[in-house]
Amino acid sequence: MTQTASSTHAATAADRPDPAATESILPELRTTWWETGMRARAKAGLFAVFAELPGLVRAAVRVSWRADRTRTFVVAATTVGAGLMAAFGLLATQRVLVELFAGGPTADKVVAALPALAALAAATAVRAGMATAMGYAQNGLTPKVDREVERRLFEVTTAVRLAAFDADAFADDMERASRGADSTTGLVQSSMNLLAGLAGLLAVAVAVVVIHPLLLVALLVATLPNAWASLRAGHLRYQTYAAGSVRRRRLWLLHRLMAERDSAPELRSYGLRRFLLDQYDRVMGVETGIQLALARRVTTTTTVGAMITGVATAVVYVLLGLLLVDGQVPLAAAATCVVAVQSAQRSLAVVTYQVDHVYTEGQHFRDYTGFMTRAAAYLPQRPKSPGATPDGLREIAVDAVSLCYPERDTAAVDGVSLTIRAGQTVAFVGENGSGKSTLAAMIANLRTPTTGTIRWNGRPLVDWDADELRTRTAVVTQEYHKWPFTAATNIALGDVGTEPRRDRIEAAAARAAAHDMIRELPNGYETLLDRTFAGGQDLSGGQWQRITAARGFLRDAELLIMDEPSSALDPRAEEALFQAIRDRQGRATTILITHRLANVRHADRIFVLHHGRLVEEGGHDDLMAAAGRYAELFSIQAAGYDATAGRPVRPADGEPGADGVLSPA
Ligand SMILES: Nc1ncnc2c1ncn2[C@@H]1O[C@H](COP(=O)(O)OP(=O)(O)OP(=O)(O)O)[C@@H](O)[C@H]1O
Repeated sequence: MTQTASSTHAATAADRPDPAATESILPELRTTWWETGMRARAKAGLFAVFAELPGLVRAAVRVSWRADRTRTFVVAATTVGAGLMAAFGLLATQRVLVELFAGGPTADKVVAALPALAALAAATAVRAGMATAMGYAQNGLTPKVDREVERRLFEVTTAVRLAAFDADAFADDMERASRGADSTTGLVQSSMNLLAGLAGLLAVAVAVVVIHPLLLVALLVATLPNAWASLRAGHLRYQTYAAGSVRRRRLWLLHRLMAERDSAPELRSYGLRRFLLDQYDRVMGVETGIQLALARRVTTTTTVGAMITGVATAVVYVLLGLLLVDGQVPLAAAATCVVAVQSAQRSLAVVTYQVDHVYTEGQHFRDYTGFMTRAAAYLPQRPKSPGATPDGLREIAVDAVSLCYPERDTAAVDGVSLTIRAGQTVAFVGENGSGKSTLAAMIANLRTPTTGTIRWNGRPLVDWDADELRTRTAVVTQEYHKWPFTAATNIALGDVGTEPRRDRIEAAAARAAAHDMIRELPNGYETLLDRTFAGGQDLSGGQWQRITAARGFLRDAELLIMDEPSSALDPRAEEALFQAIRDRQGRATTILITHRLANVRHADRIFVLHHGRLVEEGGHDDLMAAAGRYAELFSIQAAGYDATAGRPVRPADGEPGADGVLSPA
């Protein structure tokens, strides 16, 4: 009862946080000048944007053509054919009316109208047949085109360098590109419908001109305001959409945070329900406001268009009446003209609707093509000559390497030079944020240094074949991903290039102390590690870390980089893992990043980073004797294992190191 009361309470307006406070939490949700649209429209005017459309339509048709030539041709031919048949039908209708309004006996008039009636029936039948063929071809074409564009998008998103994900608004662009990918078929189809509509419109225009040229002007006056209003409304809608990317992603995140399993425990333990609902209300408040403003502007625009059209249509009919009274137009022609005006308005409504579609879908498709162009700049550079196949690792040389992340004032890694020889186990040590993972990512060829060079056997990494380098390197990252596959597949992902043999998978699991744990799962190695599927299981943090380490061991790579592989392991698993790492010593090369300094004592060389700079290097004993930063960190940690230990070493004070006394081993 109390709980119900409190949950009801949670939703009351009185509880909502001060908007200004929320604004400070989510400044990106403020309605910015971009969203008010004024400058945005100035930047991308309606007509300027139209200039791009032919190019976009061509690009979309090319995609469709690549996906399925036959179907693309059938859709194009039947759409335009159906449009022509509609125009032909209209001309036949006129002919029928002319015959029926002519003088003479009714029977003769009907007989005279029969050929035109037959033509009308044939045009209608052919049009219906074409529409059926078009629908059939279209149904087969849509999934093929969707697949073509979406696959290309994923080919790019999975290939771009990691730096792309740090680039400004890259994720927003990607979100809009996914929507844009869905627009390809829409763009192709509406472009063809537009062609068909234009054919119909042309037929009406010809029919009207034949009656009286002045009527064509009147017809344009009666139809253009609506066309303008419709295009303008489409433009407004697209701009609102384009400006709402951050908000949509934020909403999507909130949906996930409030509904998904991963966030459920923390949401409850910190009582985040109200906080998140408030965030949701805040985002939706902004969204609703923007949609209402849009609806107001769209309604105003279309109403003005409709009013002008109404007045202009009345003027056309008055003009027609005057011509009729004046004897300049016979009655049959006047009747045909009324039909033609109505047909023209219908045709123009179709054309306008299709232009609006082409425009809107074109804008979305432009997001897709724009993103693909932007992302292409982040694709790994192809070496001028084909990369050489690296020979067995002898030495990695890091030479004056720095990396500065975008929007950061200081370098994450700053002028680091070091050498790692084959067979060595080296450790990168330092406080949080000192640049260890960044340096390791550059050595693993996952990130490119801003300045400086990393060499594999004396040759810069860029000169080697990147795929070959990757197969010789295994990386266990600190922020590992829980892949939603079986335990066996989770380990096999460490070497997707080869047959996932069970004995190799089990051997790798054993080295990471994961074998027994996996065997105890309900389906052993075939247990699906995703609780969101029926029969799926989840693991503890330490159990996941064992699986991740097993993935790294699977290939027994020449170079293994392990970034914080034991942060969640129990002492026994940790010891087993480090034993497996020690087993590589002298045989293969390992870079180890860990804050558990007891585990780096055996390293051949320890590199100490501080604020991105390499401040110390050497073996454990040398570094302890030097009583520098490493000795300080080691002693602080060791003190926790020995209650009798003295205060930690403080090199600044010039106090001696505590090695030996405080050893946690
Ligand atoms: N993608 C990124 N974009 C911007 N800055 C980043 C990014 N990744 C890391 N940084 C910054 O670079 C610096 C070095 O980070 P790095 O992850 O290399 O440190 P670390 O020594 O591995 O830290 P830890 O011990 O906490 O794992 C930090 O100041 C961090 O905030």
